[in-house]
Amino acid sequence: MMIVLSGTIGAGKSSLATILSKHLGTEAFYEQVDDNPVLPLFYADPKKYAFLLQIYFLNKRFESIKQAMSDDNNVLDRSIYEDSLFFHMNADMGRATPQEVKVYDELLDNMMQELPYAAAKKAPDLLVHIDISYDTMIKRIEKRGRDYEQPEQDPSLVEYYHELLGRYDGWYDDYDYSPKMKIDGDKYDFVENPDDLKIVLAQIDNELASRGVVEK
Ligand SMILES: Nc1ncnc2c1ncn2[C@@H]1O[C@H](COP(=O)(O)OP(=O)(O)OP(=O)(O)O)[C@@H](O)[C@H]1O
Ligand SMILES: Nc1nc(=O)c2ncn([C@H]3C[C@H](O)[C@@H](CO)O3)c2[nH]1
Repeated sequence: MMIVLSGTIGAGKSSLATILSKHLGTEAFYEQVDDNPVLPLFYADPKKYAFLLQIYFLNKRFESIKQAMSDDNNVLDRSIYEDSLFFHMNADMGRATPQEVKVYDELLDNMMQELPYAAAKKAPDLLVHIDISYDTMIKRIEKRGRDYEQPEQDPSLVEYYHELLGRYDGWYDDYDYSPKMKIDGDKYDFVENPDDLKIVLAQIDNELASRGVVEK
């Protein structure tokens, strides 16, 4: 069983990946952020580093998908499909050239075809999308406190985050690689409220059961 979490910056993917993997007795695979050397460079100069950052994420994401595939049951804290959403948005903002987009799209396509499970199973068993509002997103980004993500330091991030959230709505609606479900990340504080956590875990359990997904 492979469960993949999705959602905008600060939605709670890493937090839920930890909780869910414990609940299901599986392993969690995390997006590397604090030891990502390109991320601070990107936030300081997006135009210069958007393409490099994207290649960095693609490489790391691919590595963790391959690792996750070697285990039968696991939870991934972001999907490879969202990287593409980020990159196309940045390209539309003039931070990557059409040539870079073409190279990235073709490389992604090529790499997906090389996944060891490509022939049998190309997608996760379930995508769990954590939906949050702009206000919640900003609160969480502030709570976590990564300097380069703070709109106080860089006011242009306000527009960047609004655009990202808007694109996520359409992205989720169009996503059809696997079964999917939404968690209301504004309503349920699954990090600090045990009652909310119970509700969220029950929602995921029900979805897995109704889809007949069982641990292998
Ligand atoms: N449902 C929640 N209720 C309260 N706090 C939360 C919730 N989800 C996440 N948080 C807090 O918000 C911050 C961001 O959460 P987390 O790192 O899990 O998000 P993420 O989606 O993995 O972010 P990113 O995409 O940037 O890696 C953390 O400080 C976390 O404790
Ligand atoms: N440009 C860009 N492309 C990606 O594919 C991508 N994936 C994640 N991120 C940024 C968002 C958070 O700051 C931080 C943690 O999610 O990394 C990305 N940024």
